Amino acid sequence: MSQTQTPLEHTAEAVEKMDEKERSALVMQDRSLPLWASVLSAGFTFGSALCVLSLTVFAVFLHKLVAIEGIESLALLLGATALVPILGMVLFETGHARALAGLRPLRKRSGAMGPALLAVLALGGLATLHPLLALPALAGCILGWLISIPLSRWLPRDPGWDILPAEATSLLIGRDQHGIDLLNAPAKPHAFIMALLKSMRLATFISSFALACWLTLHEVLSAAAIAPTALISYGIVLAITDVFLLRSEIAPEVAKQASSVTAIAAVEGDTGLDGGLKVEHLSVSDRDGHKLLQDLSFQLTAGSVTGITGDSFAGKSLLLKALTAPHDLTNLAVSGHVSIHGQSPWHRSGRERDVDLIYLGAQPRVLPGSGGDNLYCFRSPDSPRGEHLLKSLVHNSDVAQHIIASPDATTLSNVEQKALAFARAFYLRPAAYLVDRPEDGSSELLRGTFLTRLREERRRGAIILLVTEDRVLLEECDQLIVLQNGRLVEMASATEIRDRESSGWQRFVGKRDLDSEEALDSWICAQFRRDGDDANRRAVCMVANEMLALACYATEPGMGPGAVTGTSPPGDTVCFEIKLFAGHCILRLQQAQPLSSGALAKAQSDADSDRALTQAPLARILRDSMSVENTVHNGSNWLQVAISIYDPRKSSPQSTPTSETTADALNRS
Ligand SMILES: Nc1ncnc2c1ncn2[C@@H]1O[C@H](COP(=O)(O)OP(=O)(O)OP(=O)(O)O)[C@@H](O)[C@H]1O
Repeated sequence: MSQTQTPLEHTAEAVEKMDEKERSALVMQDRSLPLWASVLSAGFTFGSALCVLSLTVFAVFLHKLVAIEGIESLALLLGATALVPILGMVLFETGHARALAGLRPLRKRSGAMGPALLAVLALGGLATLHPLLALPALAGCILGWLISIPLSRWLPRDPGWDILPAEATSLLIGRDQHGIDLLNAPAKPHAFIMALLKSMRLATFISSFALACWLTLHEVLSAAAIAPTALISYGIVLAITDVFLLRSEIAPEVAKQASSVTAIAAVEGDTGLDGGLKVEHLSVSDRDGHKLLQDLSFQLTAGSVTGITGDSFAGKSLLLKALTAPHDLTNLAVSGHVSIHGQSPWHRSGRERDVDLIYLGAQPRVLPGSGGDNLYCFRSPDSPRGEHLLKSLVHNSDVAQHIIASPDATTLSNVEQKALAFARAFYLRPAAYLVDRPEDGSSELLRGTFLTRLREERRRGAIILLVTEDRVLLEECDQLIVLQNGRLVEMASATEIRDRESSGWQRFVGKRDLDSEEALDSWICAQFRRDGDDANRRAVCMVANEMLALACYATEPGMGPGAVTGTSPPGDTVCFEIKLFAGHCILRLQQAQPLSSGALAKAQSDADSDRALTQAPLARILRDSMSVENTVHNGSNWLQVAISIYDPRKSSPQSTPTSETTADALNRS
């Protein structure tokens, strides 16, 4: 640093500087459960179960040599030697926990496989001794399966807490966090299942005991083997039913997952954008098949800032989540193609790779750990860049120090947590930032510094996709994506959309296909949201659908089943615009060429004479509207239709003037 540099200049320089070493250290790796860990876990528990099993061998010898043959000296010797497998069991159990520390769910699930494997071997051993000896354990295992899998699915599960309304009120007004944890805890199998399993295991023990006694009576088995045989049968059923019980449990990570994630290949030959964020045919549906996001396709180039706008529940936040982590969308089915600079962000891997995109949710993500751990992702930083970034965001060294030094970042204030999440994202320098409502929970100062950094990142070539209602942030966007009911109704330059919307016009862009009818209707309905607007919606949808048909069936000029070449919009898309006025609305459809006056006149005569109305969309448009004309706006041709509407606050549809009377009124004016 030169002597003349101010501290702020110093910070700015440090924030920009990122050497190769640091860059290569900033990698990520998805959580994974390696196969070797599962095998190791099963190995440890197999060893432990073997130690327990070997105690039964000691029991046989003690019984036979000491109790029956009376070799007294062996009592102490064999008893003391039996301590060896007990010690072995302790060592295996401790080794299991130490070697796979931090992998408790894996220890629980894979660990059950070791005893189960030994149980199968022991079952074989019993069968070799005498085929009848394996029967109680075998029957116990079959019953255990019936109880733990089909029956437990049929019976309701036992929740952590069956909450009463008054208790729910206490929780909902912000008391008793532990109660919330209990409610979120996975439910256990029904108490009846556990009681049945317990009784079935005991039944196995006693029936095996009885069978061994009977075999001893017939001199097939030694008396010393009676109790060990019963214990081994009990152990076999215990180990195997434990595995069945685990299988009947839904692992929490599976319970919270998306029902399916289908990554489809990119459209072939579409090499329009090698770098950047490419989204093709992205759809998200719920369990009932209801589409929350419908077939979204768009591309964002490096260094661009794109805003997502739309009504409430349009799917803005869901889109960001689906792009980042589709597997986390509980019970939803996600499909489509998403790539960033040619790589799929959906691909999960236990291998280290570069951070391709970062999702910054409205709620900042903070892990239990210190502020420094959360900033540097639990690494020891090679440079103070993260700290400088945090300082530049909060504009205060003391606050930055306080955040970093905090022993538990979850206790930081909302704004501090938000600043920490922003600083971490900028520290990691991904190729793309997906940011949901950065203004929520941010101070005015933080919003300003966040925007400054965002500009720097954009200069570096980062892709920025924002859901925001903040005017300043929206002004920063080059382009906007407009979502409505999960559909992309428009994607255009931000200035164009802003200018049009400020003049009251709304736009819909869809595929030039009759399948777009549903999307078009949903867009029209979104323009008429007031109670009592139903008849308005119906009237405008009817005309809009005819206009869509006109655009889709365009074959040749004329009034036939198709309509007019002139209504073909450019490319494979249709573009509609609507503006509401008092008493009527204007709906217009972009067209390649204006309609010929002959076509219009013929349609008018059909409409007047009620001829061919079922066949000709243009005639039906003329019948259901106040006026139809060719217009030109911003250099494009439009088919412009005026439709009569009513104000539900002032009048009912019955009192609405008919198309003709309103048309007359319009003409008069
Ligand atoms: N995991 C989920 N399971 C079921 N439905 C979901 C899920 N996530 C989102 N949705 C539904 O998807 C719709 C869109 O939600 P989203 O949060 O994206 O809305 P939004 O456009 O961000 O709205 P707002 O501006 O009100 O925040 C909502 O109806 C929501 O209930």
